[in-house]
Amino acid sequence: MTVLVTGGAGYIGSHAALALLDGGRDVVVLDNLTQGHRWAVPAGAAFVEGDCGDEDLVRRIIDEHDVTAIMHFAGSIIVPDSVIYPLEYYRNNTVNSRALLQAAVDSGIRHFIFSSTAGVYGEPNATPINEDFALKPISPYGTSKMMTEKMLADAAIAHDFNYVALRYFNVAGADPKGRAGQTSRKATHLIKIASQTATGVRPQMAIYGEDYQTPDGTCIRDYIHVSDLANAHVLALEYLERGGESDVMNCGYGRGFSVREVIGAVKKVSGVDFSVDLAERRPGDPQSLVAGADRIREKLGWVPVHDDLEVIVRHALDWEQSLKTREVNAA
Ligand SMILES: NC(=O)c1ccc[n+]([C@@H]2O[C@H](COP(=O)([O-])OP(=O)(O)OC[C@H]3O[C@@H](n4cnc5c(N)ncnc54)[C@H](O)[C@@H]3O)[C@@H](O)[C@H]2O)c1
Ligand SMILES: O=c1ccn([C@@H]2O[C@H](COP(=O)(O)OP(=O)(O)O[C@H]3O[C@H](CO)[C@@H](O)[C@H](O)[C@H]3O)[C@@H](O)[C@H]2O)c(=O)[nH]1
Repeated sequence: MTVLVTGGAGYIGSHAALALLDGGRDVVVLDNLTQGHRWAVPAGAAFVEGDCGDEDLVRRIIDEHDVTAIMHFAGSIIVPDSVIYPLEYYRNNTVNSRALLQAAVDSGIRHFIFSSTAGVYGEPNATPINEDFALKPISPYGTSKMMTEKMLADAAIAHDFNYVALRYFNVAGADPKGRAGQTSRKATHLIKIASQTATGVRPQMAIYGEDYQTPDGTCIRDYIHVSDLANAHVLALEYLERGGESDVMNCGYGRGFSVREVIGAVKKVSGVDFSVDLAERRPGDPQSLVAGADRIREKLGWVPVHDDLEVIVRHALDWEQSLKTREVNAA
C-alpha cells in the first residue's frame, strides 16, 4: 500500500510526499533529478533515481514497493521554454506520461493523480474559470498537459482505475515548518524570483508586460500555497480510494492578484524596496487566470488553511533565507 510519487524530488512533489508521510502512508519517489535534488526527497520516503518514461523500471518499482496509487508530478514546467522547445515538452510531459500510464495499467494500479495546469484553458474570455470551460491551451506546455488528461480519460474508460487530474493555478510558498520549498535550478516563477530579489540572490527583477487589459496593466494569477495543494492530493487519493468517479478539479483560491500586487506584497513582507524593471511581454502568457474553485471544495471537502498572499510570501521568503544558509554551510 505505497504511493509512487514521480517528481518527488521537485517542488510540489516533495511537499506531497511530506503530506503523505505525515498522514502515515508509505511513499516511493521516482525522479531523474534533472530539476529536483536528492536532498529534497523527504526522509522516510524510498527513492529511485530514474525516468518516469521507463516502463520496465516503473513496473519493477510498483512490484517491489507494493504500489497501489500513483501521483504523477514529473514533468517539464516552464511555459516560455515550451514555446522554444515544444517537442521536448511533448516528449517529457506527454510521451513519458503515456509510458507511465502503460506501466500503471499493466501492473493493475487502481488510482492515479495527475499534475495538470490552468494552462489547459489558454486565454479564457470569462473569469473565474470553471472546469467545464473549453480547453484551448496557448502554449505547448498547456497542450502537452491537456493531451495527458485526454489519455487518462480514455484509459480510465478502458481499464480498471480511477483518476483525478488536478489543474493547478499558480503554486507558491513553502512548507510552514521549513522542511521543503522551491529549489528549481532555473526559477522563473514570480514569487520565487521576487523572493530571491528581496533576499539579495538577484540584483533586480523585471515585470513582463504592463500593457495587458487589467486594472494595473500586469497579468493576474491565482496563487495557491503549496502545502494546501499537497493536502488536496491526499484528499484526492482518499476520494479515489472511496470509489470516487474520475474527475478534473481546479486548484486555486478563486482570487487573482496582479504582478504588481505580488511584488508589492513581497516588498511589504520582506521590508526591502528592491529594484524592478519593465520588460517586454513574455511569450505564452495568458492575461488573467483565476480559478473557479468550488468543485474541489465540494467533492474533496478541501479547506485551505494558508489562503493569504502575505502568508504565502512569508513562507517563500523564509525558504529563500534557509537556502542561503544551506549554501553557506555547503561551501
Ligand atoms: N509550479 C507550478 O506553479 C505548477 C503549476 C501547474 C502545474 N504544475 C505541474 O506540477 C508538476 C510539478 O511541478 P514543480 O513545480 O514541482 O516542478 P519541479 O521542476 O520542481 O519538479 C518536477 C520534478 O520532476 C522531475 N522530472 C522531470 N522529468 C522527469 C522524468 N521524465 N522522470 C522522472 N523525473 C522527472 C524533475 O527532476 C523534478 O524533480 C509538474 O508536472 C508541473 O507541470 C506546476
Ligand atoms: O520575473 C518575473 C516572473 C514572472 N512574471 C509574470 O508573473 C506572472 C506569473 O508568472 P509565473 O510565476 O512564471 O507563472 P505562470 O507563467 O503563470 O505559470 C505557472 O502557473 C501555471 C498555472 O497557471 C503553471 O501551469 C506553470 O507550470 C507555472 O510555471 C506572469 O504574468 C509573468 O509574466 C514577471 O512579470 N516577472
